[in-house]
Amino acid sequence: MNKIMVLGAGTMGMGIAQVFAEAGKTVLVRDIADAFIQRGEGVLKKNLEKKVAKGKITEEQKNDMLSRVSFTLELADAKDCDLVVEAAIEVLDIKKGIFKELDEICKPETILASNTSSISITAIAAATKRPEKVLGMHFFNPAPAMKLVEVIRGARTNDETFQAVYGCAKEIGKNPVEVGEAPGFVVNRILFPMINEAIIVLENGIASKEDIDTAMMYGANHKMGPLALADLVGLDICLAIMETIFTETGDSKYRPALTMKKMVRAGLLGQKTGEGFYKY
Ligand SMILES: CC(=O)CC(=O)SCCNC(=O)CCNC(=O)[C@H](O)C(C)(C)COP(=O)(O)OP(=O)(O)OC[C@H]1O[C@@H](n2cnc3c(N)ncnc32)[C@H](O)[C@@H]1OP(=O)(O)O
Ligand SMILES: NC(=O)C1=CN([C@@H]2O[C@H](COP(=O)(O)OP(=O)(O)OC[C@H]3O[C@@H](n4cnc5c(N)ncnc54)[C@H](O)[C@@H]3O)[C@@H](O)[C@H]2O)C=CC1
Repeated sequence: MNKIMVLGAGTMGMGIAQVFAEAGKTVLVRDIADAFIQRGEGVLKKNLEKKVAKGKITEEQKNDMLSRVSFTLELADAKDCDLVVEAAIEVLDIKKGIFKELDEICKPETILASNTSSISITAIAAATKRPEKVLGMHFFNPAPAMKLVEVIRGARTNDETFQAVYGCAKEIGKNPVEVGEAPGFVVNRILFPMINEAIIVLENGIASKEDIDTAMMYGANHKMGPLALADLVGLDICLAIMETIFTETGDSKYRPALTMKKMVRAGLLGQKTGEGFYKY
């Protein structure tokens, strides 16, 4: 797989584009407005410049990577891509609309992957006439630094598609794991109830946000505390994950914390909006 389209120039889309570019692939990033593309392109340049400054890559390698990443507003440009990785917003109907269009645009052999955090791959695939070529390729944030990719089979994903993406994840330097479809898959099913619980601990006045984060960093050896991690992921994504797990299982233990809902309504989404539990 040499030519990859990434849908969404947001937090994940740009990280995923960087990973593919670093692995020598040609990447086309699509977003829906020029402002998002400008922002995404700026983030990519800054990240690669940091790597040059740290001596991890040369100026020449940076320029080579940048020359292989281009941007477009047209979904129709997916027509000659071998793999599409969708990293648009975490809303089932939006994802279904995107996959339906992609199915009409892409060549028959193109694999359509979603980076969804929790949504059913089977439901997304059902919007296409090629459900056997649809699966989850779930990267973790920040994608260039995190080694895991969950490769998720929908009910109708075939083995050839699964093996191609599993192999591709290895080729780009990640550690893939095979995951069967379930709300939240593996990591998020375990991680987000923990983040949700941290928010409830804060709501209950048991400790301050700083002390909750310090407790989990030094008491459980986590790299970041759960509230800082929620800010990194985005409160809107955290809420979407908890709502999917809660709705799909019907189990009240997954009910999203009210504070999380309130913060999303107020636009306090974390790092991407400049304020969440902390200010940025
Ligand atoms: C929501 C979902 O569906 C699933 C998810 O993603 S859940 C969230 C999963 N992510 C986590 O749990 C992240 C936990 N935090 C961490 O691992 C670390 O704190 C961190 C990687 C974010 C930062 O690590 P750190 O050691 O404190 O900082 P730093 O030394 O600056 O960064 C380490 C590396 O990550 C890279 N990095 C950090 N932030 C980055 C970013 N936003 N974009 C690209 N690369 C980044 C750095 O460039 C650095 O790379 P090198 O080793 O090549 O120099
Ligand atoms: N934030 C995180 O930590 C992680 C998020 N994810 C998943 O990745 C996806 C993207 O999340 P983020 O990057 O955090 O969101 P984000 O909000 O940072 O970026 C989403 C981008 O998609 C664009 N977009 C919206 N509709 C589009 C369309 N039809 N075509 C192309 N682009 C479109 C938006 O304009 C925006 O730039 C979601 O499904 C999320 O659940 C997965 C792993 C980690």
